[in-house]
Amino acid sequence: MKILVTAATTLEIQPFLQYLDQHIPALKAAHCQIDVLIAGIGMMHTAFSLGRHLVVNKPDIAIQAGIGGAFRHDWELGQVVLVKRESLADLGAEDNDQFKDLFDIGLWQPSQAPFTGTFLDNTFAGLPEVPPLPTATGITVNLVSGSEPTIQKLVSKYAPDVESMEGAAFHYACLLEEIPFIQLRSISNYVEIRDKSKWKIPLAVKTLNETLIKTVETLAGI
Ligand SMILES: O=C(O)c1cccc(C(=O)CC[C@H]2O[C@@H](n3cnc4c(=O)[nH]cnc43)[C@H](O)[C@@H]2O)c1
Repeated sequence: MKILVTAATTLEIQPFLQYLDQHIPALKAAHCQIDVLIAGIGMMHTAFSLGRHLVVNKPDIAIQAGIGGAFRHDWELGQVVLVKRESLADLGAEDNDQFKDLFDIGLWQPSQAPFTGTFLDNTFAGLPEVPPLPTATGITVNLVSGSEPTIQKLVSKYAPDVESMEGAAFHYACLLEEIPFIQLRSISNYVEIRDKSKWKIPLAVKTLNETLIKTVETLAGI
């Protein structure tokens, strides 16, 4: 089994990289090869890095592991979720105080490949959900949401659970290349007016990596 693990930054998967250093023999014995791709922050970096990688390396499964913001306050910081659905939530046009995405203004058509309607859904059946995780609807943005009017508009338009800067690009590339995929997001902060003192990045990285290691071990059968 060939697994691609991708993240925006090294920081997010540092504990996993240490785990890999120590467990290469066990993974090799289980005929499991792991490629790691640090793709960079944001959709542009993710799409380019992944596209370039996937031209020459076809994994059996790709995992994106990252931190993200939560709209849902009933999820605790450090909770890891499985993102099943993505939207690009700031690509479009402003019409006075309204945001219209590319479907709204007719530049994209619903269900054009690889969209399901207007969503980038994880349509691969039979993926392992180990350990069992809450599933989430994600939005991906270039501009991290940090004002009440923006948050209200996003909630009423997309009903998102979580926000990242890379998820949609990952879904897009994997869907087009027909590679089964898993997006793991660990909640580092709530989506609210920016207050970095409330963020729990070390906790989110810890729980993200615990889940990532368990997922890889399950896939490898070790
Ligand atoms: O300093 C800031 O204002 C700031 C805002 C968002 C993210 C950061 C980072 O240092 C991490 C970038 C990384 O984290 C993901 N992320 C985490 N929380 C959010 C969020 O609330 N909305 C969108 N993205 C988020 C993102 O995917 C980046 O890869 C600093």
